[in-house]
Amino acid sequence: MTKKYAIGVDYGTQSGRAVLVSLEDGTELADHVTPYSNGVIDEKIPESGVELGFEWALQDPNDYIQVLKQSVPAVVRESGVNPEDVIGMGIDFTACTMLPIDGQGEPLCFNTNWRENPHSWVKLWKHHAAQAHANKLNNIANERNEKFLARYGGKISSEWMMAKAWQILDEAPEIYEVTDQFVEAADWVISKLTGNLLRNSCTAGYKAIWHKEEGYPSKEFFKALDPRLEDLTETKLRGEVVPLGTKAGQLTEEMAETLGLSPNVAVAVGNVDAHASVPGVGVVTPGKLVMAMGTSICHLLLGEKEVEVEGMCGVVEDGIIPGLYGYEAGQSAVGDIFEWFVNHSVPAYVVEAAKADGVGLHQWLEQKAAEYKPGETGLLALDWWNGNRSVLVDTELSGVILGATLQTKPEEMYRALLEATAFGTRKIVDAFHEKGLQVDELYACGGLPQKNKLLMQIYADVTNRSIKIAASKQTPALGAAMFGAVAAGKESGGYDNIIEATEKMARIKDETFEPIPENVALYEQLYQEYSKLHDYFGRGENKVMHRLKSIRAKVSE
Ligand SMILES: Nc1ncnc2c1ncn2[C@@H]1O[C@H](COP(=O)(O)OP(=O)(O)O)[C@@H](O)[C@H]1O
Ligand SMILES: O=C(CO)[C@H](O)[C@H](O)COP(=O)(O)O
Repeated sequence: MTKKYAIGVDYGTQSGRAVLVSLEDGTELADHVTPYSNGVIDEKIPESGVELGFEWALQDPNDYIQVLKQSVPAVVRESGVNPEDVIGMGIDFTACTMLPIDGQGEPLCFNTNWRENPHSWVKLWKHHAAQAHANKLNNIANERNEKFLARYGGKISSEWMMAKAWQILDEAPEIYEVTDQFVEAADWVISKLTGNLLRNSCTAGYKAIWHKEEGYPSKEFFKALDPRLEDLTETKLRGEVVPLGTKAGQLTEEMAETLGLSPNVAVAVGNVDAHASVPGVGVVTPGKLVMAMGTSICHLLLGEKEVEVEGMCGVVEDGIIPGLYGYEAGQSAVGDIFEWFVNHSVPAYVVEAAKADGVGLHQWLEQKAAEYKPGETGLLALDWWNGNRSVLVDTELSGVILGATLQTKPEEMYRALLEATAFGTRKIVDAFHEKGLQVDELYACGGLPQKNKLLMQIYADVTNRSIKIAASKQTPALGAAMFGAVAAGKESGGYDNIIEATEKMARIKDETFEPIPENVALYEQLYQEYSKLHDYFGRGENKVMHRLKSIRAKVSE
């Protein structure tokens, strides 16, 4: 049989990337990135310029289609493979990234009647303006002793489907009314590729409170939230929820022609970016925590039992790998914090020095920051620039840098921010480990491990665990392609299941980051201080960060 290939498309926060891989051994023959032309829409809606409120983050679904149109033909061209030998395709997406669609499956924001209404657009995962709705949902769920809360670390996030749908109902009932369905962007893109709208069990499980045996929460629960929501899951969230690796269909004739592929290409149902990375780095057993490190970090762990872990984003049976419980936790900003620092807090002399050295600002700051020992900066930071996803589940928390003096340098602050995110990860590792979910070693993928070695060493030192690094620069896309190979099935040259695909196609680098004992001891002391600060601002009665946010929201109304 001739060699067969699959394409994976990873939809990130700022861009979409396609990769074409060999099914024989996972070799990546070509990759291509398409930045979203409308990027993250957080100030004004394109064209009409309608202003967005505080904590809004939207996207344009047309950008997702452009990724397919540009990146897929590009990888086929660059790889030089015969398009007939591409047999499978899969995608992964940020989540919960959701949109309202009409009865024809078209996004409401494509309709001129609704385009000027911000609620008709895609709500990106990091849209946090539904916090009030999440808070109300959690209070009511607590009062009613809803069983599902335990599966989500005790709190449902404002980033997720129910809070976002409720915000639409409350703030734009006319949009809610004309919405035929609320769908994950992952499922919508698959419907555009295949003509079939199916809900994947990963996004439904982690982001829409769906459970394999129990389904969605009861109608009574939704009625208690708001009588108008009573039928939400039967109406606007209706539809079959199918397991990962399911074949959603084949490319429509029109899509096949646009992409330059055969209409026989099998397309897998959508997946979440971080979750697709787990098989992408070869992890199919418990004990190995996978960190998808980019603008944010998602932490994924497999377990043989279902346990309750403080602040985890969720536990879903078969949610990552069939036969195991998939656990997710996360930090809502990591690379984004470093970007904020580089964009807003670096003085002109640093910009000049980096230019003179011929390196980027991140590299310059990393090199300088690497000259310090743990604790030498005298600084300690809380990594909550975009709230705290785990373990506190509170988007209203904000950042802190403590210990600044007149001598403090930009590279010291940069280092303190790298360290703060590592401490945030340590909280998550400890939360899992203490509940009997072993975390023996770490695996890292995403943009950050490729970009910043100091960061990775700090993570190894702070967690006192070795870190293996993904060989692929596009691990989620590789994982998505692997699910594409499973959708294609063995008879077409693909695989029977994801474990088989992982054995053949996943790869990690030879290089690992090992904890340095001297640093581990120093960081242990700093972590104890971080924990005190974390609990002081994040738990209990001290709500200063909430008060600051609410004053800000009132003043800017
Ligand atoms: N050298 C660097 N060190 C640390 N962070 C970096 C560096 N270069 C870029 N970043 C950050 O990496 C993030 C992008 O990560 P990446 O994995 O490429 O994207 P995404 O999260 O969209 O998948 C941005 O937030 C950016 O600020
Ligand atoms: O919540 C998520 C997954 O469950 C988001 O998809 C994720 O946090 C965004 O990922 P990235 O940092 O790669 O853009």
